Amino acid sequence: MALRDISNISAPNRADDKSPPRKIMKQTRLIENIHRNRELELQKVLETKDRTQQELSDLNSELWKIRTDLPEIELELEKLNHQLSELENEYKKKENELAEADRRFDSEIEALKHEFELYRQTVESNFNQSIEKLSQECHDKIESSLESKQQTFNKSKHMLETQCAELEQQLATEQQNHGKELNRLTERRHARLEALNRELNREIQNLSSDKDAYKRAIQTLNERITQVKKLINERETENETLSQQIETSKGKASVFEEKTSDIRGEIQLLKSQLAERSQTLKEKHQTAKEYAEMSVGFKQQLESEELLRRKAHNLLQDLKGNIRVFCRVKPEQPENRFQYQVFDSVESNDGNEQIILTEPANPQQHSFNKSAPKNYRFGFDKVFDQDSTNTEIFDEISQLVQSALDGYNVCIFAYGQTGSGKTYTMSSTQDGIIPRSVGLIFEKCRLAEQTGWNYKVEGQFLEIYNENINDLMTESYLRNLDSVKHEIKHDENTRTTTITELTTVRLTDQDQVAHILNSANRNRATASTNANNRSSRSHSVFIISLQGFNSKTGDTISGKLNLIDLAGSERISHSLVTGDRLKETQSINKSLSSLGDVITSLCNKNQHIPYRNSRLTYLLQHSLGGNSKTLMFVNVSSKLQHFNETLNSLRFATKVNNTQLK
Ligand SMILES: Nc1ncnc2c1ncn2[C@@H]1O[C@H](COP(=O)(O)OP(=O)(O)OP(=O)(O)O)[C@@H](O)[C@H]1O
Repeated sequence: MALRDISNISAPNRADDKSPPRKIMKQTRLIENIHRNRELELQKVLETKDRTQQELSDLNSELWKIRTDLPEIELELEKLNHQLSELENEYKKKENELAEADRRFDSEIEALKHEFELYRQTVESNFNQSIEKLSQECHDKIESSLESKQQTFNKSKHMLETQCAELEQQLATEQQNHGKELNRLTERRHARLEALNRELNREIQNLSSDKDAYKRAIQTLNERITQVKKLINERETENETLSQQIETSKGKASVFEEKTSDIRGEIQLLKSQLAERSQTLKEKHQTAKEYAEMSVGFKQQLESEELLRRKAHNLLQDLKGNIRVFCRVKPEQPENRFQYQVFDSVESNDGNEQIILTEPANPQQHSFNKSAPKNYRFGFDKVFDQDSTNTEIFDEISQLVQSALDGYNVCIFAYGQTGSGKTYTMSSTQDGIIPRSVGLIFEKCRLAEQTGWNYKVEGQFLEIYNENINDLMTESYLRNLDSVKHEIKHDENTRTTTITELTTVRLTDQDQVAHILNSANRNRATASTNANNRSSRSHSVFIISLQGFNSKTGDTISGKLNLIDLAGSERISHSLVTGDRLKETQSINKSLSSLGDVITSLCNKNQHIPYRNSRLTYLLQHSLGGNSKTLMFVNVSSKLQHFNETLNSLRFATKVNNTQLK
């Protein structure tokens, strides 16, 4: 009934009646610009600071790594030095050994050469001597033998010749006398000559056998010489092998030397690297120091900027109005759509954005009776046409999330008939207002840590059905449904609200929230029946409590972000429903009209604000009014058959909008 009352208040058609004075609008834009610039600057400062801190931490970690590596490198270097000195010692030892071996070898070679030379000389001289002696002896022997034989022969010959001559004389003399004797003598002489010849031949034969013996002796000597030469050759081969060994040792020594010089080079390189690193380290130390000093300056600047930002942000929100209304049109098929137009604030020329609905023609009306189609104009802080996305929506409301972090209570409502896109706007698990708000809160919390702020972020999720509260976060939702009584308790001193036996969960990330939303959806779908769809016929409230503490200044902050998906606002004729469905319809109407009344009373600054008229307004008592911020989304459908419901929704929203402008 009450909803109907509110809806019946017609929207003023003149934009000027509801526009704020131009001066304020101008100031608002100016402050908005300043605020935007400030935020950009702050963002830049924060980014620079982040970068600086990142670099600082990188440098620190590098420094730490180098520091931790340094003893290891030094140890390694020491080890290498030790190894090097060992190698050097070994090398020296080897060198000494080698030199010693060389010396030994040289002296051995010398001794051998000397020995050999002596031996060779001795052998040679012995040999020469013996050869000479033998030759001499032989020669002498032969000579003397030949001489004596010759003498003997000559003597004999002479004697024989004399005898022969004598005999020949005798013969000649006695030839005549002794013919026979002559022949005998001649024969004797021949025989004697033959005997002498034989003897001579024997003698010659003996001499030649002597000569053979000498020849054999000479051959033996030659063989001995060959053996000695062979020995000399062997010694020389040995000498060569030894020389080769010396060469190999020298080669090894040079390889060893090369290796040593390589190691030395490596050590030199390591030393220069170490020096370079130490230099870089020093420079990085210096840079880190400079960054740290800069960081302190940045921090101080940041803190004062943060204070300024908060003031500017709140001033901007106040100027924008503590109660704002945004309209969102759900996309529909063109053939099934009524006509409407959207104008932005520049086109509408009154600072507001407008939506103009054209009444569809009544097919039953006679053509001669037809009047011009009627237009309905509504102005809101923002109108999102059907092609708008959840991201665009969130960009517009993200500043309210910042207000909650700054310690203000914020309510964001989604109002509209069933199926008009409230849940899509509020709870789409990826980009709905609820998950995106949580994401942004965590992002902002991380940034606020730079200025010493630490936030505790907690969440509660409840449903108000038939004026009963149900816990949407408990696993016993279905068991407890409409049976467990949750009491709302207010502490007027601290202006805080608690709900008894309601699950409170510490929020950690966007995924967790998506999980909470999905499981609540499943539970509500299970609890639904044909006659009653829980999610359409009840309000859901996602409460995010933010408790901030600044460890530097000791300041505390307490803010609340209430995200409310209202029950479908469509009118159901009381005459068409009975029993539970009637009760349900009545309680929805009551709570929605109470919400309208509370907002109206707050804007009219009435003495009495009728919070107690519904559980929803009672629950949100401390989040509506005062310096709280309220944003209402009116979700509408452009379907032909929903024209009247859309008109009603826009009228209700206009009432809220107009009230706050007063
Ligand atoms: N802007 C949009 N773009 C695309 N699809 C949309 C949009 N708004 C709503 N929808 C779709 O329309 C259907 C109904 O939307 P939704 O459930 O959000 O409506 P509702 O107002 O929350 O309804 P209820 O009161 O039953 O909860 C859903 O399938 C949703 O995905």
